[in-house]
Amino acid sequence: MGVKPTEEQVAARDMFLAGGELALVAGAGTGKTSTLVLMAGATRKRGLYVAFNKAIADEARQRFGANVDCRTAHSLAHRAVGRNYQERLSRSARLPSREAARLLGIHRDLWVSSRPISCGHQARLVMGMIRRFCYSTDRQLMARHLERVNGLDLAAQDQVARVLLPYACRAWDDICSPDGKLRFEHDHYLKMWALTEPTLAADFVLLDEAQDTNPVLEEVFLAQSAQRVCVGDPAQQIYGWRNARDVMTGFPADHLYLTKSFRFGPRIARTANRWLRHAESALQLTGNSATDSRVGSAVEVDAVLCRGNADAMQEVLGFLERGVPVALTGGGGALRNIAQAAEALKAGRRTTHPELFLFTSWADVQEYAENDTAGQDLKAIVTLVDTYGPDVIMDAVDRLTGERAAKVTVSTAHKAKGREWSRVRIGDGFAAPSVDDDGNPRPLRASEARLIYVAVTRARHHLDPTGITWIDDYEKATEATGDGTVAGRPMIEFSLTRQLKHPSSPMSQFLAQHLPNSAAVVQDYLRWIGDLPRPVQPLEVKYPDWSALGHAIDFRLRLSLGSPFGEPVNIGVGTLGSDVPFRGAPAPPVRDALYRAGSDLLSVVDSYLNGDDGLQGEILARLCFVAAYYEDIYRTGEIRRYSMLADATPATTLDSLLTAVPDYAIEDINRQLAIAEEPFGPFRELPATARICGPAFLGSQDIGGADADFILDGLLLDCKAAIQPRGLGRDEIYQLAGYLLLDYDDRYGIDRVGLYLSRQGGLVTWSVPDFLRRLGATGPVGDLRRRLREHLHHRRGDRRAISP
Ligand SMILES: Nc1ncnc2c1ncn2[C@@H]1O[C@H](COP(=O)(O)OP(=O)(O)OP(=O)(O)O)[C@@H](O)[C@H]1O
Repeated sequence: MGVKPTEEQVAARDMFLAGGELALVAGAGTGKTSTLVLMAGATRKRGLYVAFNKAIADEARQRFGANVDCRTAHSLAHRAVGRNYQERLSRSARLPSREAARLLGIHRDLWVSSRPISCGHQARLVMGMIRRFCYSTDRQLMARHLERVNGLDLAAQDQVARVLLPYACRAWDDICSPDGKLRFEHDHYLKMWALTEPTLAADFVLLDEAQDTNPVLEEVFLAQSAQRVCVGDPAQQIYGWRNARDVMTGFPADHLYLTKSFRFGPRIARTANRWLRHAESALQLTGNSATDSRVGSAVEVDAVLCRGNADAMQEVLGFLERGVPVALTGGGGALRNIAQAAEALKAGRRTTHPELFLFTSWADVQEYAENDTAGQDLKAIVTLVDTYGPDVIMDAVDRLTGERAAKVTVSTAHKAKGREWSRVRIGDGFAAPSVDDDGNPRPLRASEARLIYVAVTRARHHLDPTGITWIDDYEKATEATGDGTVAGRPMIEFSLTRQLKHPSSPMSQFLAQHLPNSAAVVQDYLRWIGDLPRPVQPLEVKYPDWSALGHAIDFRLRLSLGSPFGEPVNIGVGTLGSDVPFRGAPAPPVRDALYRAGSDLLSVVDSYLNGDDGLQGEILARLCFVAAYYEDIYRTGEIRRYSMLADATPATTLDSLLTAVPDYAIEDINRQLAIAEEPFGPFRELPATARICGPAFLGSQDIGGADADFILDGLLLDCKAAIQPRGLGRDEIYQLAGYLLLDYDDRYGIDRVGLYLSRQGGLVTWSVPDFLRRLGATGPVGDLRRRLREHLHHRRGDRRAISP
């Protein structure tokens, strides 16, 4: 390193030399590669640097010493596995999809919702399933690997997925065979390599851009016994692309920070920091005082960064009108394809565009986009075409200039990642959050703030923030509600889990202050779940109702312990029997029918628990699944669009609801119950008084409720039906801590706390003293309970004092 390393860079090197694993959080422009070179240059051990792409690996090779092998994940996989397929790779010209269909044995159009999917398109969807499988850590192909098919409702997509799954399995067999015939891609051997659970030949492994890691690589990296270092910037995670995942945040090791940016001066750093705060990042950057940087409107810029294609097109048209040579990052090919497809549909012709092939007219696309909740990409396409028209778009694309010759480059923020320009303007497409019924701004989403953080940190000397000046008003408005309310509602009235989503809520503040070390427990938990078996999960359904399944298994476990469903279900049923208005409330006759069905449900469960009725496992699973939708009314205050109760009629009965429970749900609940047999067996032996389901705490009434799952002989247990238990963390740990402390009067004698992972059959527990010690508790449990009670009473008093 030619320059003097900063203290943070030296600290990273020293920790590395001491043999520690670490997550190096490196803000934009903070000299990430220089730091890795500094670390690796201080040892003679053999290292492996895993780069994001080939260009970065090639450049790194010039900078690292001879002890470090610089590779991409694909090149590692190629050396190990891919070269056996070299012959297939090199002759892997695009295989026409009709030919792929023939090889797969797809001979007939598939009709769904009165639309035909041709053999060629079916083959394309099958190869798409393979692609999604290859970007996952799944061990087998499943229905949900089918990508979204625009133009079909959820049930129809499910049907397509079911039909195509066997073909996808056949396709994967072909791909894995050395003399297979289907197109062979680089991601295929990457997946095959990962399935061999490889050991990387190195004493230490440096994983770059770890905030955006392919899940396949993540799994390989995490399984290594070599010293592991991951580096990147979680605040720059903006791609859900290829299921990319953030390895850094939950990485069980010390986290060190690089905060001095060499790219820009203090003014741009200040703007970046503002967005980092909204992105919920703890990172704050210091600018380089040697670099002059300005923030303010600029007459001329080198780049304009936009939110999406539609506002990028508006910028391009503006420059063309003024005769300024303009480039678009990534070129105009994708826009041209959209415009051509739209033109065809408008003229009543079909198109082969992968997002639009099922539609027969442009009006059809517009209607689908309008009524569809998940199709954000499709909405963006419709806005673009409807705003400018296909002709204008194609004409603009024809008049684009290459980046070298252009005077200005227009880019989406996504495509600007990893790049920098001297003068950057932020375009108008980044809209301020909308306001709610009371005129309060809805919260700015952290993912949106991350995108804007990436955009503003592309500027070296001059940042023109014209498109995002609304942040001033937003901050003023949210400061005004910084008195402990969200959208006019005091946060103290939120339930425990909802409070934990807001760092400034009374529960979050108390826990952060008195049990500051949640990361230590999370790390302990992550270490522990490393050896769990793969999750039980529905394989043949594209859109399982995860929320209902999660609650249903909780209910099923309660029944197995001899307990009823609990208050929230009763309240859900009671709400239907009342006149209280709520969102999605059905017409009175339907409401009556649902109320009767719900009351019957509760009576059936009561007689079962009294031993009057010996119900079979299948019926019990159905009852639990239906109960989950009644409980959902209590949790959300509405009947949601996808609730099975939303389809009710005046003729609905408990029997008709039970019959409508899908087979996959019964199977899933029963499989989870089967793996709970061993861990839950001992709990069933406990005397009834030691088995408490759905306990209510004295402190629950000081907030808007806190519904724990179980207390079993002093063990407070929360049941989680997560597929990816790595996704659990601080909130779940604080949830346990919250329940523990809300038991003000020690009514339940809680002496252990834990999580039960129902899809893996895993039970992780801590004794209360150990749990509190790891959390860095500021006092013994009795003391904390007393202080929490005072804190909540004080906050309630504050509310009363300011309420009229
Ligand atoms: N301690 C330092 N003092 C002065 N300049 C430094 C220091 N560390 C790094 N730099 C400079 O910062 C610039 C970026 O460094 P580097 O190439 O290591 O970053 P990178 O890996 O491209 O990623 P990023 O810039 O996003 O952190 C380079 O010009 C480098 O010389």
